[in-house]
Amino acid sequence: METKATIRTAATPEHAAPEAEPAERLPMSTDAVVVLDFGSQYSQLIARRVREASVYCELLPHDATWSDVAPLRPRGVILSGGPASVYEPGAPQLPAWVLESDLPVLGICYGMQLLAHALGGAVEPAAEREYGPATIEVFEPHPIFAGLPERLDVWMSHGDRIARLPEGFAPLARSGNSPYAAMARGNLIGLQFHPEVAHTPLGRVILRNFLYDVCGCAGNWTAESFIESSIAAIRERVGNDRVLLALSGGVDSSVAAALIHRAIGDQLTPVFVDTGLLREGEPETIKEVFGRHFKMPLVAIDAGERFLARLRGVLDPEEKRRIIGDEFVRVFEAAAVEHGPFRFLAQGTLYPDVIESATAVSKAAAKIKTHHNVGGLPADLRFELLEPLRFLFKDEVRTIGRLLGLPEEIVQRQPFPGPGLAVRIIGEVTPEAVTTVRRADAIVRQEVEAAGLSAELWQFFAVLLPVRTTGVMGDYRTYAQVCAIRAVTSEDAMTADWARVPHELLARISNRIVNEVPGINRVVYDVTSKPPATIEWE
Ligand SMILES: Nc1ncnc2c1ncn2[C@@H]1O[C@H](COP(=O)(O)OP(=O)(O)OP(=O)(O)O)[C@@H](O)[C@H]1O
Ligand SMILES: O=c1[nH]c(=O)c2[nH+]cn([C@@H]3O[C@H](COP(=O)(O)O)[C@@H](O)[C@H]3O)c2[nH]1
Ligand SMILES: NC(=O)CC[C@H](N)C(=O)O
Ligand SMILES: [Mg+2]
Repeated sequence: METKATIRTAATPEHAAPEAEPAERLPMSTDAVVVLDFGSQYSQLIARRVREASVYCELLPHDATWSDVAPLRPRGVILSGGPASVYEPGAPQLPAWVLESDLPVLGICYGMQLLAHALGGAVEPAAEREYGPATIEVFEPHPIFAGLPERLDVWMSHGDRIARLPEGFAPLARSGNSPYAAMARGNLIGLQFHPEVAHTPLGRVILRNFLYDVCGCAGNWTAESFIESSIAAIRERVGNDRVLLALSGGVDSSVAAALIHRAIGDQLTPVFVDTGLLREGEPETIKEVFGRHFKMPLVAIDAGERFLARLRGVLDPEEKRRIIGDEFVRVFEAAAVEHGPFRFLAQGTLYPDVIESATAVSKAAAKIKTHHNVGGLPADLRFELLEPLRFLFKDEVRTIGRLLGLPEEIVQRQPFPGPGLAVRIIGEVTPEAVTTVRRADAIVRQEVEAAGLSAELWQFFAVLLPVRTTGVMGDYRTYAQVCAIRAVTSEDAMTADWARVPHELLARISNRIVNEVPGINRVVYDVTSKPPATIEWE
C-alpha cells in the first residue's frame, strides 16, 4: 500500500509524484474495480462511493494501459463523465482493453456516450441541454436497477445525447429530455445521469447493484483488511531497515505512525518539525499528546529560523509551498545524520493530496496546488518514500486510526496543512505577520470551541490579508490590516461549503481580534464554497 522503492536521482523529473506499484496496494483476495477518469468534477466522488460500498477501487487516467490496470485484477470498469464531446477531434477515447477484457463496464454520462460512440451508436449535441434534477422512468428490467422504483430522481449534467443506440443495446430508462437515459447490452451499461452525486438519492443503490450483482464483487474492502494487509506489506518492504516518520501530530501522520509502528516497532523514529509556522501552543501540545498515547521516542526539531529565512521576500503561493516542501526534506536529512541512517521517509500522505497536487492520477484533471508533501518534494530526495495511506480518503484514515486504538483527541483533530501559517499569510511571511495571524487564529479556535461547534466544522481559521483599511479606535484614525475568517464544512476536503456559523459567534471573534491583535482593524468572513474557491487561501 505504499509507493514503490524508488531512489530519486537527478534524472527523475523535477517534482514528479512518485509512481506507486499497484501490486503492493492490496492483498490477493480483495476485489477491485477501476475508475477511468475522463475529467469529470465527480471522478473522485465515484471512487469514494465505491469504497463506501466496501469495494476497493482506484482512479486512473483515461488513457491507462492494460499493464497499468492488470495488477489490480479488476472485476469491472467505471468510465467517469467528462467535459469533452466524444465526436470532437482530440476527445479522449475508450482504451481498447476495456472492451477486449470482457469486464463489466459502467459508463456514466461521457462514459456512456463513449461506449455508444465506440460501439457504432451515434452521439450528437442535444437541442436542449439538461443540467440539474430530472426524473427518469425505468421501463426495462436490468440488474442495475434491481430493487428500485420505476420513477427515480436523478442528477443530469450534459449537453450531448445519444441519438442512436449501438447494435444490441436496449434502452432501459428515459427522461423528459433523454430518450436514452440508460442503456445496456449484458454487462455493458450506460447511464446518462450521475449516480455518484448526492442529488441522485438512490444512486448508491445503483452503484452497489453494479459492484455486487453485475461485477460479482464480495465487498471485502474493509478497514480491518486494510490494516492487516498494509502491516504485511510494510514489513516485507522495510525488512530490517529503519524508517524516519515525518510526524506533524495531525490525523494522517499519527495514524501512519501507529500503523507503521505496529508493523516494525522500534525500527520507526518519528520526527516532529517545529517550522515556526505552527499554531499557538502546537509544539507543546503535540509533544504532550504524543507522549501520552504512543510508546515511541519522539525527535522534536526546532527549525523555525531556517524556514522563515528561506521564505523571506517570497510572495508567490506555489513558490512558498515548494520551498517549504524542500526545507522539510533538508531538516529530515539533517535528522538522519544525527539519528539515522534511515532508508525510508514515511509521511501521512492521503489520496486527495496526491490528486490535487499532481497530474499523476489524472491527466485530464488540472493541478490545483502543490501539497508540500507530494509535488513539493525535491527531485534529489535521498529517502525512499513509505506512504501507507496514499490511497485513502480522510474518513477512511479516521476509521483506521480508531481501530488502531488512537484516541478521539487525535483522530478528530482539525486538519492543519504542512505549510502551516505560511499559506494563511497572503504575501510575504515575516515574523511579525506570523505573530499576528497566530494570535488571530488562537482567538478563532477558542471561540469556536467555546461555542461547541468544533466537531461540526471541518476547519476554522484566520487568514491575514496584505490589505490595509481605515478604521477609528478611541477617536484615533487607524490604518491597519484585514483579517479574514474561514470556517468550512466538508466530508473529505475535496469539496467544502462555508459554514453558516451564528452571527453572535462572528461578532465575538471580530471584537476580540480587533481589540486583542495589534495590526488588525477589520475582520471579514469568507462566504465561498469549494469549488470555486479552495479551503486555504493559497
Ligand atoms: N510539522 C511537521 N513535522 C513533521 N512532518 C510534518 C509536519 N507537517 C506535515 N508533516 C508531514 O506532511 C504530511 C502531510 O501533512 P498533512 O497536514 O496533510 O497531514 P497531517 O498533518 O498528518 O494530518 P492533518 O491533515 O490532519 O493535518 C504529514 O502527514 C507529515 O508526514
Ligand atoms: O499537508 C498539507 N499540505 C499542503 O500543502 C496543503 N495544502 C492544503 N492542505 C489541506 O488540504 C485540504 C484541502 O485544501 P485546499 O482546499 O486549500 O486545497 C485542507 O484541509 C487544507 O488545510 C494541505 N495539507
Ligand atoms: N457530465 C458529462 O459527462 C458531460 C458529457 C458531455 N461533455 C456532455 O456534455 O454531454
Ligand atoms: Mg497537518
